[in-house]
Amino acid sequence: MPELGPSPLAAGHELPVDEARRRVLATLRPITDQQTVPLTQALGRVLAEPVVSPIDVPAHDNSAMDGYAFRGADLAASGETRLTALAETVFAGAPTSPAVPPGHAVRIMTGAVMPEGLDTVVPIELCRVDADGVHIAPGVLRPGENRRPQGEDLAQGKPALAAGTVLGPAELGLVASLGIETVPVRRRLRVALFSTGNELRTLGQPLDPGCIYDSNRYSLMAALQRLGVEVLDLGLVPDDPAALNATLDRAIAEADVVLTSGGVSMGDADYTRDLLAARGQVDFWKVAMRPGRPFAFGPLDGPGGRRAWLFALPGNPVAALVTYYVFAREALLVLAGATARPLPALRARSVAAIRKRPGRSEFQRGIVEPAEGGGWQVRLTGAQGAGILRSMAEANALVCLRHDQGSVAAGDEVEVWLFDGLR
Ligand SMILES: Nc1nc2c(c(=O)[nH]1)N[C@H]1C(S)=C(S)[C@@H](COP(=O)(O)OP(=O)(O)OC[C@H]3O[C@@H](n4cnc5c(N)ncnc54)[C@H](O)[C@@H]3O)O[C@H]1N2
Ligand code: MOO
Repeated sequence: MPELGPSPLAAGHELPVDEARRRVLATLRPITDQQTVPLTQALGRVLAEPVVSPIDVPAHDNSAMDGYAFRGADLAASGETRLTALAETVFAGAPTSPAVPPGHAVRIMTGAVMPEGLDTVVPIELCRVDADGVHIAPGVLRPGENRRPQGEDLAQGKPALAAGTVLGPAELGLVASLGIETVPVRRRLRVALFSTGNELRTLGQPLDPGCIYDSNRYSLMAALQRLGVEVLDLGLVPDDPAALNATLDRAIAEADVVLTSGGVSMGDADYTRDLLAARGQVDFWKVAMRPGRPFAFGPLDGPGGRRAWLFALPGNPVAALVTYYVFAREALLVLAGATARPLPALRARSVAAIRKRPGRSEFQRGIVEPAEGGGWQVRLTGAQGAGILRSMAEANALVCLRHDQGSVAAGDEVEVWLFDGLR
């Protein structure tokens, strides 16, 4: 595992978001174990090796329409085309097809093999058929139309999917179209998850005075489930060194990644810092961003020489989710062996002015929607405090105001990251 650089905290300054992201992504090494799974159990898994096509898809030239197949060269240069119709019909799945002489046409169904020498299909609704044959009005068709050439989707021996692809519905359909029943995938990344804080209560427990319900574990678990990793739920850990040590031992023994929330700021529970310092090279950062200023990251040593990556997110519920999207999500994809892609971003006009001071990144919560007259617009979802989950729940995007950017005037374009409904 690579060594991390010196803690930027030592210099006492805040780390820009882009620099923090780079530091996180630069140090990670993907898991390498792989297994073979049937396609029906491969949704969301990460392909470990490229899939190479063993066949041409489609395997033969075939018709894209129900109609009449013929030679494009038989289309009249001007005026109507008339072709003599054969008596038979070529159906999809038929192993052989009739010989069709020049000047003739044969009725063909969608997906049926094109008879030898034919390259064009006139859809049934674009021709007139009578005792005289098939009539095609001038200008309705060009030679070669409505034929799907052999290998048009995939040629034999060509890579169909690259290693690192996250398998979704289209990818699984593509693999199936090659006749392949199983795929080599990385084993699932295992992420141990827990919340820290004496004030937290688990759902189902009474809410004692001064306490709050643990919400981060549920929002983060959902985010992890959407990402397709295996979650080891270690529950609530009180602010107590022995409890934290025991939980970390278990987490490192059983998981590749330890994801926590709470206890990374300058609070009284400073033992966290010492305790983590004794386990490797975890860095405590102050990132120049709102929300989500405190963040700790690095490799953790555990029992039996095992190591796991720690992502310690801030406790405020919006800060926890925003730092998950900004730092953890892409990093977990990399660790899982996936070709990591940032959240999709687009530019949208801000409906209202937004105050922002240069020198830190801000991630406000907003609703992106189509603007009247084209393009996209975004409006913020009310109070933006780091503890106000409602503004996150109502949003479908993060409005990303970059480090050097100042205030935004109504009508200005801003960058937005779409997170709703996405992995
Ligand atoms: N003196 C300073 N105080 C704080 C700083 C700072 O730099 N200096 N940073 C502030 C920022 S920014 C944040 S964010 C928080 C982060 O602090 P911690 O990560 O140590 O989190 P806690 O103090 O444990 O909790 C903060 C807040 O969030 C609530 N919380 C924690 N865990 C959960 C959970 N699982 N579910 C729901 N809510 C949770 C907790 O009750 C607190 O209200 O620190 C600031 N302070
Ligand atoms: O991370 Mo904190 O307030 O920026 O939520």
